[in-house]
Amino acid sequence: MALYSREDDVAIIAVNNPPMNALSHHVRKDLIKFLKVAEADENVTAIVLCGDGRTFPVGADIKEFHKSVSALGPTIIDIVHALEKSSKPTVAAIHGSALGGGLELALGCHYRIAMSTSKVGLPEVKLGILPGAGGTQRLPRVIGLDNAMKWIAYGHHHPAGVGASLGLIDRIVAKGGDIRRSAILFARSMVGKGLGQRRLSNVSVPDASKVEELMAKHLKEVGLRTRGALAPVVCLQVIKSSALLSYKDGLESERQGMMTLLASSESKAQIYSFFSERQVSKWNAPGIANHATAKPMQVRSIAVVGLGTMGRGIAISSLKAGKKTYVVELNSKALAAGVKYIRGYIETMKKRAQISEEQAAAMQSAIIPVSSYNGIANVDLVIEAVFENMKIKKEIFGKLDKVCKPSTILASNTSTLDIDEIASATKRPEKVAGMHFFAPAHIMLLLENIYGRKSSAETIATIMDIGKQMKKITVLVGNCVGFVGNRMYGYYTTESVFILEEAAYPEQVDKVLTDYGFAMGRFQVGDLSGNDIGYKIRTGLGITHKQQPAGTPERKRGVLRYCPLGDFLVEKGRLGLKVGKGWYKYEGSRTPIPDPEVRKIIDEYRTRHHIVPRDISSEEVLQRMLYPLINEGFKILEEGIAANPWDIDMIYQYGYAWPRHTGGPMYYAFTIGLPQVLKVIEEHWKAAGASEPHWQPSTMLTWLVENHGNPDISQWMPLMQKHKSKT
Ligand SMILES: CCCCCCC[C@H](O)CC(=O)SCCNC(=O)CCNC(=O)[C@H](O)C(C)(C)COP(=O)([O-])OP(=O)([O-])OC[C@H]1O[C@@H](n2cnc3c(N)ncnc32)[C@H](O)[C@@H]1OP(=O)([O-])[O-]
Ligand SMILES: NC(=O)c1ccc[n+]([C@@H]2O[C@H](COP(=O)([O-])OP(=O)(O)OC[C@H]3O[C@@H](n4cnc5c(N)ncnc54)[C@H](O)[C@@H]3O)[C@@H](O)[C@H]2O)c1
Repeated sequence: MALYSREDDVAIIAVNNPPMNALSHHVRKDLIKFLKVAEADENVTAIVLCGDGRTFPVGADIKEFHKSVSALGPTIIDIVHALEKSSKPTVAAIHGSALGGGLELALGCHYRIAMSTSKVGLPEVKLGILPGAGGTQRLPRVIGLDNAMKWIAYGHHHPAGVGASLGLIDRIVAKGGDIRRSAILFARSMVGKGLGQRRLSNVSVPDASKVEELMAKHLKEVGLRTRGALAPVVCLQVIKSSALLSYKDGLESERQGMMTLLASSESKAQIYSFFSERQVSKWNAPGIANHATAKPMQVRSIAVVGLGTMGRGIAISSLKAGKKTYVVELNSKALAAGVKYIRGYIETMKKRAQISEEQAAAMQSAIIPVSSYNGIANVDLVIEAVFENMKIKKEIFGKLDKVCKPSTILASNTSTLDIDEIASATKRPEKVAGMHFFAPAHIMLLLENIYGRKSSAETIATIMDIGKQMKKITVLVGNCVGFVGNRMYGYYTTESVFILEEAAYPEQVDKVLTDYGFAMGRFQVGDLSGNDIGYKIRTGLGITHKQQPAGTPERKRGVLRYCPLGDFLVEKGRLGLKVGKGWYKYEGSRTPIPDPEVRKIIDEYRTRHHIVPRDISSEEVLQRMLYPLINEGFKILEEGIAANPWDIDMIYQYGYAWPRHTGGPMYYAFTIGLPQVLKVIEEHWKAAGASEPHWQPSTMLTWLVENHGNPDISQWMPLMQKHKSKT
C-alpha cells in the first residue's frame, strides 16, 4: 500500500510495501488515488513522493511479471504521467535505492533529491526486459543518450552523487540528514516556479545529433560484453527512438520492445535467475537442518592453511569480511611469498579505491602469519587449501584436530575429494565440512559448501553464514566426487575431446560455445586455468597416456572410451596461457590464436586411428557439450546431492560463467523441453553404449518425461518427492 499525510501545505505520499517497496498492483492503485487527492486539495501546494522503511521503490513487482496482474491499471507509466502533469511541484525523496520503475517514478517527478548514500539505476536489462515506464525515453532527456545507453544497456546501480553530476539528481542530502524533511523544504521552495522545462516529456535529448555514432559504439560494446543476449540490443534500439521520434512515438516503441522482451525465453530465464540467486540462501540439508532452524556459531577468526593460488584468495576474502586471519605455511619462504601477495593486493585495492584507507589498514593489521599449526589453536574456523592429495589432507586434519580448540570448525577447499574421508581423520567429524572456493577466490562469487555425513547443523549454518559474510553466492551441496560443479564439468571436458577426435578443431568447438553466450569456449578456459590441472587429476586416476602399460589401446581405458589428446598436449609442454601455448598459441596477449601445430597433433592422431573427420553441425556440437552435463545434473538431483535445480544453475552461473540469459544448465533443459533433451541423450546412449556412461539417461529425467512431459522447473523436486513417497 501507500500512505498519505500532510505537513502543512505539502502532501507526502509514502510507498509502504516491505521489504523493498516494489510497485505491486495495490501500491499503484494507492499512488494514483493519493495523487488525485493531493491535486484536488487546494491547501496542498507541493507533493513529496518517498518510500517508508529501507528504501524508495526499487521497481515493479517482479513476482507479478508474466502474470496478468502486471498489466492491470493503473500502470507505472500512468503514475509517471500523473506526477509529471501535476500542477504542483512533485519531488522524489530518494533513500536506499531508486531502481527500475522506482527511478521511472522519480523521473516523472519535477525534482529529485537523494541521500548521498543512495543508489539509482535502471537495471531492467538484468531481468531480460527494458525500462517499460518511460525510462528509455526520459532518462536520455536528462543525462544524454551516451550515458543513458550505458546505464540502461548494462543496468548498473550508480551512486546518487554520479546521478547529481549528470543532472539527474537536483540535490544531495549528506549522510545522517533527514531526507523527508529536506524534500518538504525543497518542495516548498519550488512552489510558484515554472514547471514547463521540469516536465521531461517536453525536453529534447541533448546529444540527439550523435545518435548514429553512439548507437554503433554501444552496439559494438554490448555485443562483446553481453554476447548472445537480446535485451541489451533491444534496449539500445528503443533508446535510439528517444532521439529520433516524438516522446509519444518513443513510448510506443518502448511498449513494443517491452512486449517482445517479455515474451522471450531470455526474460523468463533472467527472472528465474533473480529469484534463484536469493533462493540459494534458504538452504536445506535433509535430515540434518535447514536455514530456518539452524544457528551459526560466531566466527571471529579464520585460519587459512596453504597460501598457494587458492589460499591467498581465501585469505583476502576472509580479511574483507572483517575476520582476524591467520595465514599458515610451514615453509618460511612460502609463507613470506603468500603474505607479500596478500598485503600487495590490499594496497592495490586501496589504490583503485575499491576499499577505503581505514579498511585497508584494518585488513593489514588483521593478518597473522603463522608457520606451525600450534599457532592457530584458538581460531574459530580453519580453511585448508593445500595440495589436492587425500593423504596430505588427512594428515593435516588429524594434526589440526589435536591442536585446535574443540569448537573449531575444520573445512577443506578440496575440489574433488571425499569430505567424509577427510573427516574420518579427526575425532570431530561433526565439525568438518567442505568450503569449495573458485579461482581466483577473492574475485569469484561462488562458494560451494559441502556437508558431510556427520556435519552438524551448527557447522553447516556457520559455513553458510561465513559465505554470506564474504558476500558470496553460497550454495550448499552434498558430498560426492567433484561435488556438483566439477562432477558435471567433467563430462563437458570428456565430450569436448571426443568431438576433436571425430570432427572439429578446438576453435570450432569454442565458437559454438561463445555464440551460445559463454565468454570463452571450453578449450580457451582450459588454457587459462592450465591444462596441467586436468592432467594431474587424470594422473591421480591412473589414466593418462603415459601411465599405461605398452600395448594398451590409446582410445580405451578398460571398457571406457578415452581420448588422450589432452595428455599429448601437456606432455609436449602445452600447459596453456602461462607458457604461451596450449590448445591455442598466444603471442604476448591473452588472445587465443588457432595453432597449426595443434591441428597437426590432432590430424596425426586421427590418421593413426583411421578416423576420417566428418562434418559436424553447430547444433550437434552444442548438444554434445551441454547435454551430458545436464544429464549429470539430473543424476545429482536424483541422488539428493543438490537440493534443487536452481542450486545447480547458480553454481553454473557464478562458478563457470554460464550465460545468465539462458538461466543455467537445468533451466536451459526446461527451455528446450525435457522430452527433446532426453531424446538426444537416448540417441547417443544407444550409439555409444556402456563405453560412454555419461550418455546413460538419468532415471529422474526419464521419469519426469514419461510421466509429466516438460513440467515447470519449480515442480521437478515436488513431483519426484511425491513419486518416491508413494513407491
Ligand atoms: C509487465 C509490464 C510492466 C511494465 C512496467 C515496467 C516497469 C519497470 O521498468 C520494470 C521494473 O521496474 S523491473 C524491476 C527493476 N528493479 C530491480 O531489478 C531491482 C531488484 N532488486 C534488487 O536488485 C535488490 O533487491 C536490491 C538491490 C534492491 C536490494 O538488495 P538486498 O538488500 O540484497 O535485498 P534482496 O535480498 O535482493 O531483496 C529482499 C527481498 O525483496 C525481494 N525483492 C527485491 N526487489 C523486488 C522487486 N522489484 N519485486 C519483487 N520482489 C523484490 C527479493 O526477492 C527478496 O525477497 P525474499 O523473499 O526475502 O528472498
Ligand atoms: N587452483 C584452482 O583452480 C582450485 C580451485 C578450487 C579448489 N582448489 C583446491 O584448493 C586446494 C589448493 O589448490 P591450489 O591450486 O591453491 O594449490 P597450490 O599448489 O597453488 O597451493 C598449495 C599450497 O599449500 C602449501 N602447503 C602444502 N602442504 C602444506 C602444509 N602441510 N601446511 C601448510 N601449507 C601447505 C604449499 O606450500 C602451497 O603454497 C586444492 O585442494 C585444490 O584442489 C583449487
